[in-house]
Amino acid sequence: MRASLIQIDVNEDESVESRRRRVGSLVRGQAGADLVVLPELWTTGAFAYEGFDSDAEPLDGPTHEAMAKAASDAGVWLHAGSIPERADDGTLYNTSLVFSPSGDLIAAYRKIHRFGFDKGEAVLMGAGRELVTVRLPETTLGLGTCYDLRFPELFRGLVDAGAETLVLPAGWPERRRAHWTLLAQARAVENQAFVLACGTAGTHAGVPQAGHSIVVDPWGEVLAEAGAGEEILTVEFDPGKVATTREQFPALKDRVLGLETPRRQTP
Ligand SMILES: NC(=O)CCC(=O)C(=O)O
Repeated sequence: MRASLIQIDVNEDESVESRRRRVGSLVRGQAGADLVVLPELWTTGAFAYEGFDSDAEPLDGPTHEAMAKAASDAGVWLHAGSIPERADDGTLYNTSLVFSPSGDLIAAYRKIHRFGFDKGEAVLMGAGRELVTVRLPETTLGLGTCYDLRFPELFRGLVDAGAETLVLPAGWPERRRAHWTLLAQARAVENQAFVLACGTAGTHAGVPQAGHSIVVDPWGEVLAEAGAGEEILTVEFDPGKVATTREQFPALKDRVLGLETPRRQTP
């Protein structure tokens, strides 16, 4: 299976419309890949909070239109990263879109863990509640977005739902790049799954981005890693390695569920 992760430079010198056109061309250039992955909030910038409202769009908005066409022109499965979605009731969500090679929207995942603590995304956007998997001919994708990477229970839930390839669009900052690499490998090892994590390059809202998109196999080996700038990271991998790893080293079968909570010690 061939996957291309398009690590987009997201900066304020380029308008959202022109970036959308440019990214459409980049996706079209990936004809021949099985799966193309884009980063989180690449239209606006994951840290450009003031743009969340002004750039928000409905699920069937301009990014949907451009990416559906790009997926069908290229004939690829396209994880189109995420958009600031405005739902019918006005709530904003950080929503990832997955298109089939015929350009149909197959899945939408609303980011569950919002970043920012008491500001930014955490207050401007609503939280998703649903785990989302997508069956491709070669593998089953499990979807997460950026900050979700820090919450292992989400990915374990996806594995329980059949995920073999965990796909994570992100806008991860340079400042915490060490966490990005470490956590991507940890999620791969503990879930015996592929991790395809696609970040952004450049600087937006004053936040330098880490880049370093990464593909990790179920044994924790890094199959490919991007540099800091805009780059298309292409990797060939064998989805069958998930089943063989889980058979040969069946740690997932040794999970112990339903542990008792500790009783409070009385002095
Ligand atoms: N956009 C994000 O979710 C940023 C996450 C982040 O910076 C971190 O987890 O660290």
